[in-house]
Amino acid sequence: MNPIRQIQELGQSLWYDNIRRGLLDSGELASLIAQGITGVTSNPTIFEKAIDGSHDYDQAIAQIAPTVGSVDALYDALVLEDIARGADLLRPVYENTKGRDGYISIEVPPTMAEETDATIQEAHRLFRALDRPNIMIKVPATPAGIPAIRQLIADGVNVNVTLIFSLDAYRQVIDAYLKGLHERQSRGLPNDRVASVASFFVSRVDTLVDRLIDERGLDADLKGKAAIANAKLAYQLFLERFQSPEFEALKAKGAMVQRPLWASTSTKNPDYPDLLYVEALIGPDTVDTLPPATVDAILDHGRAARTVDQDVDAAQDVINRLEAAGISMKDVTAQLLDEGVKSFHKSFVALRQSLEKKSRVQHEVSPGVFSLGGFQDNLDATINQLNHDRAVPRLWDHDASLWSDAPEHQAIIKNALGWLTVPAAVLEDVPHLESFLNQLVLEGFQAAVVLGMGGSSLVSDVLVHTFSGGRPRLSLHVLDTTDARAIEHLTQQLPLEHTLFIVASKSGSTTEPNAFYHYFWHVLERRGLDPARQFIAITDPGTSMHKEAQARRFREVFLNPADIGGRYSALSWFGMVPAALYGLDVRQLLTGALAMQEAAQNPDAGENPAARLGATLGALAKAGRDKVTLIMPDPISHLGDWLEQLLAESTGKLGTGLVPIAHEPVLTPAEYSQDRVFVVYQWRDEAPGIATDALKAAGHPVIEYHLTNPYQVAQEFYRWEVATAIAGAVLQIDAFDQPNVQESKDNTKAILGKLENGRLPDEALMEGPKGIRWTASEALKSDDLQSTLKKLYDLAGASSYLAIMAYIEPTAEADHAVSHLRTRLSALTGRPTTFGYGPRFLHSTGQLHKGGPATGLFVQIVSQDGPRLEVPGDGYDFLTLMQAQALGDYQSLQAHGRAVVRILAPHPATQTIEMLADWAH
Ligand SMILES: O=C(CO)[C@@H](O)[C@H](O)[C@H](O)[C@H](O)COP(=O)(O)O
Ligand SMILES: O=C[C@H](O)COP(=O)(O)O
Repeated sequence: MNPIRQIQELGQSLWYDNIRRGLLDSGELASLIAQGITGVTSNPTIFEKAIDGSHDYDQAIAQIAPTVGSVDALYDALVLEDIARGADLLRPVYENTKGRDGYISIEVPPTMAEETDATIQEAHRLFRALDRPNIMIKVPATPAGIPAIRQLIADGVNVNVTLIFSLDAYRQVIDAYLKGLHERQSRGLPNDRVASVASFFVSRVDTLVDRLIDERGLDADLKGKAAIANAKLAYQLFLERFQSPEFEALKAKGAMVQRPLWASTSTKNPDYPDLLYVEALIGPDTVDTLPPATVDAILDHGRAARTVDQDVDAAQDVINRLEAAGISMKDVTAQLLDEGVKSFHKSFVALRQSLEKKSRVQHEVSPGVFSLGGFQDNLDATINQLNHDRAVPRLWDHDASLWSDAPEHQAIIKNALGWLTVPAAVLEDVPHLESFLNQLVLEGFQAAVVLGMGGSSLVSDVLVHTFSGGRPRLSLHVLDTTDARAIEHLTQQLPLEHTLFIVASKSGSTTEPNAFYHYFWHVLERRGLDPARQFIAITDPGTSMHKEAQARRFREVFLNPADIGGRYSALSWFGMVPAALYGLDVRQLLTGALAMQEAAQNPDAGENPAARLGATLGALAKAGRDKVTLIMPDPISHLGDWLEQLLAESTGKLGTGLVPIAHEPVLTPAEYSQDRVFVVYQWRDEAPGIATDALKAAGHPVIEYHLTNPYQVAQEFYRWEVATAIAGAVLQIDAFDQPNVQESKDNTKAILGKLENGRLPDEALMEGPKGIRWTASEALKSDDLQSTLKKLYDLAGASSYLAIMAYIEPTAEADHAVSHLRTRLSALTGRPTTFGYGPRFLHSTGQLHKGGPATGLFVQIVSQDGPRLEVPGDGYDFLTLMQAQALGDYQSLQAHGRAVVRILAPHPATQTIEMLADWAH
């Protein structure tokens, strides 16, 4: 047994009086914990040494500094991360000792040592921000600190009282602790998890007393004795107060003792043994916090023997002799307290100064390369206009008139710009997210499924794909289809008893996530599991889903700010909760986004990396180049799906809009129609997925970005959100509503309301080959499907696009078949093609199809059979739901005069898609 463990056997916990990021990254702290260290203390001097005295934080500072408004916020971000990570490493100790041990301490800034209320507020803020039970907030035992300690204990905040030197101050600290406990008890609150330690400083007493002895020429035999004597008397005081009937009564109700913690335990006088202050103070119910060299010395030659309550009379004798010699312990300890407060203050101020210096390092945001050829003038004119209109400052001022003067739109827009500043808000709550995840992992959760549609789930899909191949904390899945086969497959694939279900719905009333929720809740119930333990929700405050989650006691509800629309919600809880569960470094995602946020505030739209993109897309659309062709390499290819929704749903209205073309099979430059603009992403040093020079030579405008790190995807989310808002301003449309998505949702609900025995009423359909049934817009209808399709394709004109919409199970085979069909259709018509799985695209390009330019030609393919998987309590099954969605959208398209062919395909639908490809010549 190593000496640390031997000391532990005697009732003393050894903590580590040190923290530094390198110790966390290297696993050194974890290894100390494995050797028996059961807690960590920090103080301003420790953080000064860590941050100023090492390069451990330079990268983090470079990342965070440009994104946070102040040095205080930077200090917070750095320090809280270390404390949170330390707490997580110690959490098993905390759990195993039932809250007796396993704590990490963080000190309230010493600038507040003189202010009771400020100390209380700051302690609460830190405790809340860290959101872990094994955190202790350090409050100094100053006159202002004592009442704060009582209040904080009464409020249930764990407190480490620091800078205790005198027995008198220690008495007041114990009083404050006991009073806090009494207050809780009288309020009917439990005391069993309120922890506190009293940090009694040791070696510094000798440093001062020895100096006084020397200065006054007193008996040198008294040297090196005062500190231990003072601490031993403190221990006697501890015994007296915590073995009293007063405490016994509290203990009977679960209260823990406030252990004395020996601090300042390293030997300062090289003539003294290196473990002088450690070995003399070992005994039950104590903690000793040790700096690194002292830990090494203990492991090397530490001796464990109970000493703290030995030779108490001799200790009292030392103090008596000192007092008799004219050394007043009252004066000594008062001076030490004063110096102690000042010294921490000095460290804190020095650290802030050094942070200020280090934070001048700037974060880079790539502006992109714009090769617009003949369209450069269009961009210049648009930028001039935007700058003249003060578009960027007005965006930041939430000035709705940038998009519309209509009162109904102004109302929507004013309540839709919360995404501009959400990254910083989420960043503040990252410790909460982390502790939530850690708890799940502790409980054995292995997987998480996002149940949502469109903006509430696409971001998760991007993250899963972009970060695939890593080692996720929980495997992350996204369910955003009502296809019964897909749902069955997912159900079979999941470790159901270890899966967390995330109902993600801004409005809380969307049909699909509610259906998924009802289905999986029922599946868990049938297995005898407790679904509430396995469900969380992300939604806006006050939605039906919020109420449902409260009523059904979901284990957590993340309330998203109500002023963020679905497609702009990637950097809010909708994206960041799944990201955290997947094990991504959410801080890195958010700080990257924050760097873009700062850059996006540049009022000159031409120099603003996000506004310039929006200006370009808007200007090009007005010049007839509205097909935004996204060339996205792996691993960021799914960003294309997210962008598709953002652009189409935001701008596709009032007969105008950007038409995003994602996942289109690459053509030769000459094959591309003259209504395109290309946005080409290059991944690391791989060649771009398309010959950009040839595109430029063929007269196409090209915008290029280069990503080298998957975490940059968050920066792109932010760039494109601003760009879309600005493009909306250029096109003079409300970029924040989605009337035609709502229209399809309403149509579906109406159809579902008219079901006969849970089934759709019969529809007049024509019989096609191989069991296909079909119909089409009146103007297209002919005797057979093939000629009807031909009529549709013949309508393709100079600015048309062909939209394939497939309500089938999303699979790799289906992707492949669709890709083949798209290639054939491009060759046949020379027109861009789009593709979307239903019902997912309804929440995305669905808006553009109906509200955007009347240039779409539509082919709808619907799986006509499949397993009958009930949606519990809703009166229909998933197949019926999906068919109702397809029919609802078909009706909407018809109502908008769009040309549509509707095909109901037998399983497997890929055969039908292949047949359509064969016919396309
Ligand atoms: O207060 C605690 C623990 O609660 C410690 O971190 C405490 O601040 C340190 O042990 C002392 O500041 C170290 O003092 P010293 O060894 O430099 O005199
Ligand atoms: O893009 C958003 C989808 O339409 C889903 O909406 P929701 O988050 O309100 O459920």
